Amino acid sequence: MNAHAETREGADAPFYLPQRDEVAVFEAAARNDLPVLLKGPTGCGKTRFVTHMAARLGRPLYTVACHDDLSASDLIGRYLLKGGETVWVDGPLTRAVREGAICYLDEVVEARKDVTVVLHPLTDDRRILPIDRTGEELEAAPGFMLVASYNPGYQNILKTLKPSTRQRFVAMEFDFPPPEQERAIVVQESGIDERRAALLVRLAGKLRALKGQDLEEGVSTRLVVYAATLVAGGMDLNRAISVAMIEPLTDDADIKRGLADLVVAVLG
Ligand SMILES: Nc1ncnc2c1ncn2[C@@H]1O[C@H](COP(=O)(O)OP(=O)(O)OP(=O)(O)O)[C@@H](O)[C@H]1O
Repeated sequence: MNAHAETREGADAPFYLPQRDEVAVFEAAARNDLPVLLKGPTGCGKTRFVTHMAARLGRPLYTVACHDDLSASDLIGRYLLKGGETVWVDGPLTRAVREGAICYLDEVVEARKDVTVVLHPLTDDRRILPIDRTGEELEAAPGFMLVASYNPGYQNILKTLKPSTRQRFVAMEFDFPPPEQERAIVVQESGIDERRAALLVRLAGKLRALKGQDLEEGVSTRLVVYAATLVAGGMDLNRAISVAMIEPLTDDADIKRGLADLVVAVLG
């Protein structure tokens, strides 16, 4: 089970550079007990945003990376054998409901269908979590908030949320930051100089223009930060671009050659 909890109360909020009014929208949703859905490509800042907001609001955060094996019990909890006794162990969603925390379901479309059913009574004004196994019906503690994200891109054409699920969330669309902001993020995250950050960001823009033709998904801000981190640590610029911004995008030798040509054109 791929879940971890972090209690961030009192902790400094991690760096997040806002793109639009997402901070205000999230705060308004939090004030009014509304669940939030973040849509956008991989590595564009959704998780960082949620971590930042949890710290800002002083609420603990439970993050669950959803996958196609994730079941309702992984979220809610299960009976486990401990020292010869059977004990109930809360899952991350139940813990968040009890503690008034934020529960963040990353890539929620990957989760099995029985998971979305669990979310329904939690995401309307009932705010309850029925736990069939224990017979409990938990009322969400003040502060509980459900946040989910998904990537509506190419590979998810067949995987999407049912209207009855998606129409329970306030939703915001995220995308890669505009060049100037992405440069600031890359500098901040990696410690690289402005000039080379600008170069990497310009290259990322060119690579993103190939999305849909040659590439399934444009290069993420995460990968640009990786490349910059390697360069800041002393790696040759071309090598860092190759391992962090080209190889992760495709396995196709022809496409890779095309991308390498693009790099030469951008770097001059
Ligand atoms: N607005 C931003 N402010 C600060 N850092 C950002 C921002 N956008 C992107 N980043 C950087 O990009 C990295 C990847 O972002 P993040 O992990 O939030 O992606 P994501 O959208 O949640 O991706 P996934 O859907 O794959 O989980 C972050 O670790 C951070 O370095």
